Amino acid sequence: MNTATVWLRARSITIGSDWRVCEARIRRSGRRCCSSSPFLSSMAYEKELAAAKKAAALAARLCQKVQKALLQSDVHSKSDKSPVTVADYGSQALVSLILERELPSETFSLVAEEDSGDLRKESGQDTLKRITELVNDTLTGEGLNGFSSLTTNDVLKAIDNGKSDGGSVGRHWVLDPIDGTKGFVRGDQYAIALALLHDGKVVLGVLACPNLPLASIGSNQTHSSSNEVGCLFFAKVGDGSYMQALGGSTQTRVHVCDTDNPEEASFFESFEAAHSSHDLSSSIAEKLGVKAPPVRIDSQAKYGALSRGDGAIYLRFPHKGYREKIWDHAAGSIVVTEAGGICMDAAGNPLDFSKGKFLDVVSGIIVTNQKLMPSLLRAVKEALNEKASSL
Ligand SMILES: Nc1ncnc2c1ncn2[C@@H]1O[C@H](COP(=O)(O)OS(=O)(=O)O)[C@@H](OP(=O)(O)O)[C@H]1O
Ligand SMILES: [Mg+2]
Ligand SMILES: [Mg+2]
Ligand SMILES: [Mg+2]
Repeated sequence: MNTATVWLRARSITIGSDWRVCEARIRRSGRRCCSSSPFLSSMAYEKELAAAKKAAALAARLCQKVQKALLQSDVHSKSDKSPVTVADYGSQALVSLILERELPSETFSLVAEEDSGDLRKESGQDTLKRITELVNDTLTGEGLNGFSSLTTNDVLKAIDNGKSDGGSVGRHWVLDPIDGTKGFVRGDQYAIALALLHDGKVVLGVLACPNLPLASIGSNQTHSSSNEVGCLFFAKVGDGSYMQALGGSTQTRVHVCDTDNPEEASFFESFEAAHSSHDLSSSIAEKLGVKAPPVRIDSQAKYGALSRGDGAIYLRFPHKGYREKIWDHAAGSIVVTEAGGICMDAAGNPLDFSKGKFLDVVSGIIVTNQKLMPSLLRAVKEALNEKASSL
């Protein structure tokens, strides 16, 4: 865990005239969408959740193996200059294979981050062989003998299953095979994030966080006294959010921190300053009256930690020009909303996962509990106005 060293000064909050608007927006948010969903039966999506947990846990096994022995030759650069490793590809192939096997009756649609383009080039052949070995070793290691030894072509096909565009009709799985690849390469936090969309709404989500301690990484709550790491968070619409140890079976229901006092609230943000403006979140936190320093960790592990009350707020403000993708928020958002939290864009709109692979948001994404959201929205508005007038 990385924390800034500077403590923020508390400051009084101006109560703006948009209080009622904020409350109305919260009522219109994803949480209300969930509770009025036609898919609310607690029996719904049970086999899908079981398959998703199995797939994410197996992918986590593969990633742990690679992170332990990460070789420079395992890390590559994509066309947008972001890193990708053999574990990103291997994790995507495994999840795709497991979902297809566990849910044979589904018309399979998967929207996933990686594609096989670079692996099909001459220069990608050694990497492809290494990925194929990793996938085969992980399946055999788990005694999953239903898969006879996969060929490089099988692996390419499994990766490219993830080429769906998603959308507002039908079922689409959404996968980030390693969210937080930079954290993964650094040896820090990362997550395997898998969600299911049904008619544009997130109906289930699983977050495997192999390096997240079972004990709280926040200031006051303890889930376990051990130093053990590896958490699996999962949620189904209308059914609450749960956490279990990766590889364990005892599940605990989790809830977001319910404080209404910003002075007791700590906030999460991206570890990478290039992914989210640390200056802006510091200004928002100061306006809100948050005293604790930011907790900076990679990936949707932030949503997992927030869902169990390790902190109370997540602020994400990408720099100009960046477009958010659905796989970076789908699983995390349902894990937090089913734990009692709210995810919105910086203008107070619910997140809309129905528009394809991009998640178009106004300015940024903010996540907190129901009590703090109105004042958080006011602080965000004030900070964004200040930033605009200083340009
Ligand atoms: N320029 C820029 N701006 C904003 N966001 C970006 C940017 N570049 C990448 N990404 C996405 O950030 C994902 C990593 O999540 P975080 O930002 O929460 O983690 S981190 O602390 O920055 O590592 C990361 O996810 P992965 O690619 O799956 O690792 C990206 O989807
Ligand atoms: Mg990601
Ligand atoms: Mg990724
Ligand atoms: Mg990436």
